[in-house]
Amino acid sequence: MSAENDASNEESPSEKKTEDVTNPGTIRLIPETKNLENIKISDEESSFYTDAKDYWSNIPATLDGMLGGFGYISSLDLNFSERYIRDILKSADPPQRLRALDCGAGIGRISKNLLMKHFETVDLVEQDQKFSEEAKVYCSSSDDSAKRLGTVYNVGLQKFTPEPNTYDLIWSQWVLGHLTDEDLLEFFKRIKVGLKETGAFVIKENVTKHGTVEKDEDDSSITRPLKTYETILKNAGFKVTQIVRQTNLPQGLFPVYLMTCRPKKKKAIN
Ligand SMILES: C[S@@+](CC[C@H](N)C(=O)[O-])C[C@H]1O[C@@H](n2cnc3c(N)ncnc32)[C@H](O)[C@@H]1O
Repeated sequence: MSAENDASNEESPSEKKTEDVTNPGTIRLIPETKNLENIKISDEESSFYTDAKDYWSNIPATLDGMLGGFGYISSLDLNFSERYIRDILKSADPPQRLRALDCGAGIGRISKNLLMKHFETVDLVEQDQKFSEEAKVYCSSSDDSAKRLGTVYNVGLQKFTPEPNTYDLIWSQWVLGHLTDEDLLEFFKRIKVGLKETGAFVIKENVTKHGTVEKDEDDSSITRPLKTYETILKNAGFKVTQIVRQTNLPQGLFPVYLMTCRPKKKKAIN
């Protein structure tokens, strides 16, 4: 979770104010927004990935750590997602409730408090080892969630390949800014293969307001415009069936959007 760099405040483009996410009470200046629209870093050991790994290795395995100092918004986030997921499960073409996957799962905040309420088994993918270990503990802290905990994959999403035709729902939140556009496209294609035919892929991400990509040098991530996600999802063969903005978050944060994607159905051959 990051504070936004809100260009609508009419500040000098080279000195936009944003809340310091490590200390939400202060304001820091960040360098001019870089347009990274064409960022292409195909080497997974490039500094874009290693810097992010280093950043997260120094973050505590707590709710506050997961949310960049905004731990207090966890329940607002989860309540909104709860309503969203219920709508998907009530839709005309609902996923089954057997197996879900939580991508960039951190300590399992979403797995335990959202996905495990609806799915029999939940697998997690998380790159940081200490978060992966804490996720196993956190998700086993009640009898009900303990029996729903599946496999915790301790690997980066850029290297993760789900088993084909496995998941009813795949949830990815506040992590995709850690993948380059190129790796994101390949990741989406693999996710599509990992979904069952009636499965749904939900992404929940910060987006920029003004059509540009913004880089956060602290955690080595990028924030993309909504349109970029739509384009990459379509190129990966997904149909975006719903896009909703989360409305109940405090001001000063990036806009947060949820998107539901379904695999495009193959045309029947006569
Ligand atoms: C902002 S936290 C969000 C965690 C969780 N999705 C939540 O909302 O509570 C970002 C998480 O993404 C993980 N992460 C960063 N880069 C990753 C990558 N390339 N692959 C998988 N996970 C990654 C971090 O270790 C961290 O746990």
